[in-house]
Amino acid sequence: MYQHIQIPQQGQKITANPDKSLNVPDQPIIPFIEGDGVGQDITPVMLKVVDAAVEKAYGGARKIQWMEIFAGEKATRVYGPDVWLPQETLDVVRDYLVSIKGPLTTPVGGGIRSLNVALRQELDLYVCLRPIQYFKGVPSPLKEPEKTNMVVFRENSEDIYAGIEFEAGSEKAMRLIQVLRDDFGIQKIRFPETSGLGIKPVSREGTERLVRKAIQYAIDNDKPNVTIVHKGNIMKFTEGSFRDWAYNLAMAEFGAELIDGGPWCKFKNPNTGRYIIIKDSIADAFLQQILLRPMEYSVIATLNLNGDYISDALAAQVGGIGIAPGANLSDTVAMFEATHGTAPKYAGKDYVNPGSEILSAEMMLRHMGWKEAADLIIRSLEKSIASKKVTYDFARLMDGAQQVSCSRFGQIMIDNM
Ligand SMILES: NC(=O)C1=CN([C@@H]2O[C@H](COP(=O)(O)OP(=O)(O)OC[C@H]3O[C@@H](n4cnc5c(N)ncnc54)[C@H](OP(=O)(O)O)[C@@H]3O)[C@@H](O)[C@H]2O)C=CC1
Ligand SMILES: O=C(O)CCC(=O)C(=O)O
Ligand SMILES: [Mg+2]
Repeated sequence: MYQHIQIPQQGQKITANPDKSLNVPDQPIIPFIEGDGVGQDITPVMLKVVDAAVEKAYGGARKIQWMEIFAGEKATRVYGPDVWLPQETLDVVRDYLVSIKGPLTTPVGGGIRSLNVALRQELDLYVCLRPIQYFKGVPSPLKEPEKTNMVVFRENSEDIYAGIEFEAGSEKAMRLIQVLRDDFGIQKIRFPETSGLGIKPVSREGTERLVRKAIQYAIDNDKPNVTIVHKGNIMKFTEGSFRDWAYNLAMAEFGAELIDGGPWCKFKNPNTGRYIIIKDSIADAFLQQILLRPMEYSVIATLNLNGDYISDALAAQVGGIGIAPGANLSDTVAMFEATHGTAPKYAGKDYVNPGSEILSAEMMLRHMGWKEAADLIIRSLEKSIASKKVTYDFARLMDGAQQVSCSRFGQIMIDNM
């Protein structure tokens, strides 16, 4: 049926009901992409840890049937030199609803555009969900890292990340500059002959669907506030509009009322009766606030590029991107992936922390309703960190730690289940 994807002999697809809830069989087929760089190290460890957690939690009554699909460098080896993102990979991710991927390389400057972004755009995975949670014992540059507890909702389909760019000196860049000068009276492109141009699309629909999810998350998880992070003072009609559309949505759809004349507003969580405050912060100030007063922030709704920066910065506060999970979500399709990239200098060395991808899988299990297996992963991670047998990233900052390899850390987690 597929050119290079082998469908497991056993297992069934996860399907969705009209209300978008999932039907998860006891042996769901879950597609995975190994990933480039350290993907070869962390993905096999993630698979083993998840299998062990599922086995332990359900005593054989449930089992994931993994199905390898291809993207990135491995796809070029399997499908041919120029096939970085096969159509059947996209089809499978869309069709099987729940999947997980390792990191994929994007060259800087020239070369292919991001496959990660392509996957998000092609499948309209418009929410990038990145929870930031502190695990006791993890070394952190902060004195009180446990005060950082946030969930980032990063818009995943628009913004400068859309990749609409024109290279300096190219015919298209020159034509666009001409149009800007002649038709729009723009005189302030400082060096027109040598300017590259990027377009930053930000829409009301795109903003609203992201902010709606963030506010709903705050309601469902009893969070005290949602902060809209933007640089709307400078980029008025993209990031500024993002802020305004977000506030308007909170008022129109959630009944929020202005606090002291606004723009902050608040509404009562219908589940708990407690107020949820909707506020905003300009991105540069926000980056210092999260270090100095992290407790004032719980759910973050932001644009694509801000969310990229913020999620790595917040990850650092609780131990780094070795332990930073995430998910790309549409209303039905969910693709889980670590926050970090391919860390090329460590590729194939069985060295890095598999924690981010394991925690991404933990999010996946929770998304599937397999809470017991997800809980086991969290508990074994906590126990493993407490034992101080950890990968290099933690070992170099922890007193009395024993440094272990990527695969060894996975085994320690399994032993601790
Ligand atoms: N979703 C995706 O697939 C993503 C892909 N990328 C791509 O990855 C490539 C490399 O990007 P780069 O900027 O180097 O960022 P990376 O996130 O790959 O790595 C940056 C640094 O973060 C630390 N790090 C990353 N992963 C781990 C881990 N699992 N355990 C411990 N430490 C880790 C390492 O720090 P140290 O050096 O201190 O040990 C590493 O050098 C690029 O092509 C980029 O486009 C980037 C982000 C996301
Ligand atoms: O696509 C890439 O290569 C980088 C993406 C990234 O940094 C992210 O999504 O956090
Ligand atoms: Mg990033």
